[in-house]
Amino acid sequence: MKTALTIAGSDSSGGAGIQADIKTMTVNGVYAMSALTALTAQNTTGVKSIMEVTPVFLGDQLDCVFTDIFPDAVKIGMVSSCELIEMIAEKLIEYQAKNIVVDPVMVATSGAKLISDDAIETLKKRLLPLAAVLTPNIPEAEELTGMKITAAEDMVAAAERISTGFGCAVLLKGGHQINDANDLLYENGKSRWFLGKRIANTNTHGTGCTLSSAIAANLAKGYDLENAVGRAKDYISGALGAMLDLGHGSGPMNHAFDVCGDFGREER
Ligand SMILES: Nc1ncnc2c1ncn2[C@@H]1O[C@H](COP(=O)(O)OP(=O)(O)OP(=O)(O)O)[C@@H](O)[C@H]1O
Ligand SMILES: Cc1ncc(CO)c(N)n1
Repeated sequence: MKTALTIAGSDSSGGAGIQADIKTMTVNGVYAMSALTALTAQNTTGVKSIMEVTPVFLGDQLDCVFTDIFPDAVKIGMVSSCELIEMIAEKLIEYQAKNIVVDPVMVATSGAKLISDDAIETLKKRLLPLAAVLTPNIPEAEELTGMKITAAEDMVAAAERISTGFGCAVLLKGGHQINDANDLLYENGKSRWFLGKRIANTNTHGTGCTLSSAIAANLAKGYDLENAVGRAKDYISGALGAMLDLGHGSGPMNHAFDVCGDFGREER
């Protein structure tokens, strides 16, 4: 069985963070492992508090995973401090991790800030150059480029700037503002749109975590990046389209394979 590791924060409400990642990886047919960067007390209405793990403890978790069940892909989500980012970069280099998907998580769907300002600089310097693909949403891409993104052409220009600047492929997610739910993949100087129909569902808690974990699961299974993204896009459309409605705010998606599609069928 193929394996994947998520390096991310815990979401007590189960819709985002490592909980979303593990559900997504499992339903997509890979064995999921986790290294926690932080615990968050949050629900569908917001984040109440955050408790970071120490860099040493994060390093221990990564040692335990990499020296035993080596992951075929790694997804990185919420990492809030410079020290934690430095530790991740050091370990990924030491163990020569492959198929690294970086979701540069900065702000939760509810509006809470999940990374410190100085950590954004460390993320750019240390983690982005290790990524096979980076999956920013529009506000995150604006932060990474200093550009204002208000149209599809801006998305192409921003993705190109990030890709050439950091030497990785970029999937720029349009889910937030611009057009339908169209995402742009920029890889080796070429761009390709993945078109998605906007689903009238306000329960989008954890969409970014889910998409990046599905991409990681597909890379672990050996799909090339275009196919990994295409399948992940189908997965998130199914999970959102299942129209689960839980909680008092922006609720989570439904990962049950009988309703969102059986993406791990071949592996069972
Ligand atoms: N209403 C929607 N209908 C269809 N697809 C959507 C919708 N909202 C988001 N998506 C898709 O979900 C994926 C995640 O995109 P999004 O821009 O929401 O990520 P994000 O902002 O990083 O998520 P998060 O809110 O978890 O941080 C993308 O493929 C996007 O196109
Ligand atoms: C732990 C965690 N990671 C990521 C996000 C972004 O959706 C969130 N809300 N919580």
